[in-house]
Amino acid sequence: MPASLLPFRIGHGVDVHRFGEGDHLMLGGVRVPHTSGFIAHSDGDVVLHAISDALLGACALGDIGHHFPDTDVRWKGADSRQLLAHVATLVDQQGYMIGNIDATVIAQAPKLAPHIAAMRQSIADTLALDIAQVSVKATTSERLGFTGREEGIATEAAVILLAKDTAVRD
Ligand SMILES: Nc1ccn([C@@H]2O[C@H](COP(=O)(O)O)[C@@H](O)[C@H]2O)c(=O)n1
Ligand SMILES: C[C@@]1(CO)OP(=O)(O)OP(=O)(O)OC[C@H]1O
Repeated sequence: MPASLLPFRIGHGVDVHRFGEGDHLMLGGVRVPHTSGFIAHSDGDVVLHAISDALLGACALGDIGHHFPDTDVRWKGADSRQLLAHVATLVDQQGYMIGNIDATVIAQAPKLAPHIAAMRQSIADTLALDIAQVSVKATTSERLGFTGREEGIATEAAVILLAKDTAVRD
């Protein structure tokens, strides 16, 4: 079957950012107070970067480093919601709509539970989805590894895309 006819496409993305100076983190488009910031070319939003990579991966369109090189001053300090929104237009141009997203943030700190609902809503708003299509979860790594040592945060994301011309509409 030609790729253009695939009824579903699955994508997976991973991103990591190291902590540096600062007093907040951008996670899922939400400002989360913290004792560190992220070292990054953009705002360092690992959640939105992992989701962007999952969407690009589902379409076999490369990764965000390819679309938004960290050598390009246009992305210096960029709001990652802007990058994610652009990725969504690429998905649309490929003939697909987003079915659902599931992201897991791996962070020893800060405590993310109070921010999860706002992250889901922010992602849904950026992608014009219903919040029920967007899952964000958090886990520690039980103090193991670089996340456990609080050197940074990682996120993994999975997405499924549905071909627009075969999607069931009500
Ligand atoms: N940064 C984090 C990490 C985890 N949580 C929540 O704590 C619960 C227990 O986490 P485990 O590492 O033991 O799986 C879990 O419900 C997480 O949602 C958090 O809020 N912030
Ligand atoms: C988002 C981009 C672009 O500003 O930079 P960073 O914020 O450093 O993020 P990363 O996930 O390392 O790679 C993608 C980049 O090119």
